[in-house]
Amino acid sequence: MDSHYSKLMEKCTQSYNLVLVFFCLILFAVWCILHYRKQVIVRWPIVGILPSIMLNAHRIYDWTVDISKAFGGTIIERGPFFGRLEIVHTCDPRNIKYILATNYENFNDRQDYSDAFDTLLGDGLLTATSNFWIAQRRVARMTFNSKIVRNIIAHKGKEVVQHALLPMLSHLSKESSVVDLQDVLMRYMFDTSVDIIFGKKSNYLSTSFPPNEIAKAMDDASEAILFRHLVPISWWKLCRRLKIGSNEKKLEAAGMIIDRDIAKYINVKRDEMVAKGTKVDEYEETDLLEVYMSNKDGEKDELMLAKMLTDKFFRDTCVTFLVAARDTTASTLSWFFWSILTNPYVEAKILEELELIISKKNTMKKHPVIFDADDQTGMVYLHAALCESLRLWPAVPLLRKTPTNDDVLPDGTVIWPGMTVIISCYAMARMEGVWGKDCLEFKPERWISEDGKLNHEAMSKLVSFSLGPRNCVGKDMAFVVMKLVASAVIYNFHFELLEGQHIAPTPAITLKMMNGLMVRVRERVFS
Ligand code: HEM
Repeated sequence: MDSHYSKLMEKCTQSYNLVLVFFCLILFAVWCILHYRKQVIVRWPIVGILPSIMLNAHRIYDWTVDISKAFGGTIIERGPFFGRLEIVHTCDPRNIKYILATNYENFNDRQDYSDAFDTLLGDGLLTATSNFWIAQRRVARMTFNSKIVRNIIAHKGKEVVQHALLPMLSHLSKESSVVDLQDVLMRYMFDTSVDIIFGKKSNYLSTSFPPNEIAKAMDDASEAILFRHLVPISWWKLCRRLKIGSNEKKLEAAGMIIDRDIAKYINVKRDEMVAKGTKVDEYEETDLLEVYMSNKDGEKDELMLAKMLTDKFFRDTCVTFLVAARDTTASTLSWFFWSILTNPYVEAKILEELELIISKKNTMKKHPVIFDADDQTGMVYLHAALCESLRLWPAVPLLRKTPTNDDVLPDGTVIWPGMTVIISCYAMARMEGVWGKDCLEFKPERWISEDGKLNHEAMSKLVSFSLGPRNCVGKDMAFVVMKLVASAVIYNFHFELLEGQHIAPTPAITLKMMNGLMVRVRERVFS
């Protein structure tokens, strides 16, 4: 009886101890959360700053601003030791210029980046390295600078404005309904990009807001790739090898849809080209895919040329252009419209500039008014407003680089191979030391010099298209298309912001608005 009683007591004591330990652990966790809540970064043993990353994942871009304000322009941090995560975070313009331009070769290793994007972009320009990147870059620059491609962009960008965007806004204004402007702009940019790249009308921008399989697959793939960026590389690679986890499955399914549809476009294009039997002509209706498929003289090296005439290359190039062009341009336009709606004096000044352009044209005003790419030289203030929007809301807010050799950044930070360098363009825009005390204000004037022209000194500080040899090849295309949209939309319509909405960036590869941009569309009344 005694021994039974003592065993019972022992069990009770053990359970009591367990409960006590558990209770103490909870108390400790609560104490840690309360104690460290206000600290920007907490460094834990073994897991390093991983808990801080997890806690701030939902506001990752604003967190980079907090880090920069708390620790200065550059900071080195350690992730968990099992995740190979040693991070240098910088928003110091001297370091940024050094990494992206002056010594870009030491930061041009894209292995981790290419691995994360492989299913989607393959060996396209954004992910390619070494000689294949050099060869692709040369062809891409030649292509985007050519008269024929500049014509394609101006012509097709305007066509979608005229035949889809303005009619849709007109319909919405008559219905007086509320719409998510970000969604409308994403659809516009999808249709425009597909038309420019493949010469196909996808009609994703339509009053019935139809679904689109490739657009959906691109969204799924971007989400899955973001997840790959957030977890240690070994984790997602293991999930992929073992075929576990919904993320890798989602990416694989999206990749298959994209591969299937792009292969169709390429086959149709080849048949069309055989039927036409001619080389691309400057005045003919054509597209980027056809220009690339006809490119037999853009590369001297025969091996490279052979690689650049395969279906795999056409697929990777077209998907890269589609991915690089759509979300970046559409999200920049969304932030731009929100910025001018919250700063009405800017909208008024843009309208004034557009009126001046029309008055100089000396032609009859027909409604709706649509501006040509040729009118854009007069759009200095609009250009400045777009730059200001890109400064505060860079479509690619974080740039990730990996050094190949030991290095020292201009501010003295020592760098070694294996580190991950994160450049926060988002944080740089919010640094008083870089842009002045009014850095948080939306002021297009900071891009205009006293003589009324664009201020080149300010322009050199714009990092939203990256800098140096690996900067954005689509920068000019983006400005042409954004000005086509902004000028036509502002001149013919006015948006009313729906009250009470919370506008904030969502954690994604491109800087989208978390809850969209809800507006009511009104047709502009002319006196
Ligand atoms: C507002 C719109 C855009 C912004 C803010 C933007 C921004 C950028 C940035 C920051 C990079 C460097 C990425 C990195 O190094 O990780 C980049 C690269 C690139 N962009 Fe854009 N982009 C825009 C529009 C476009 C458009 C319209 C195209 C057209 C096809 C395009 C094509 C590319 C390509 C192909 C690259 C890779 C260049 C290389 O690695 O050599 N982008 N862009």
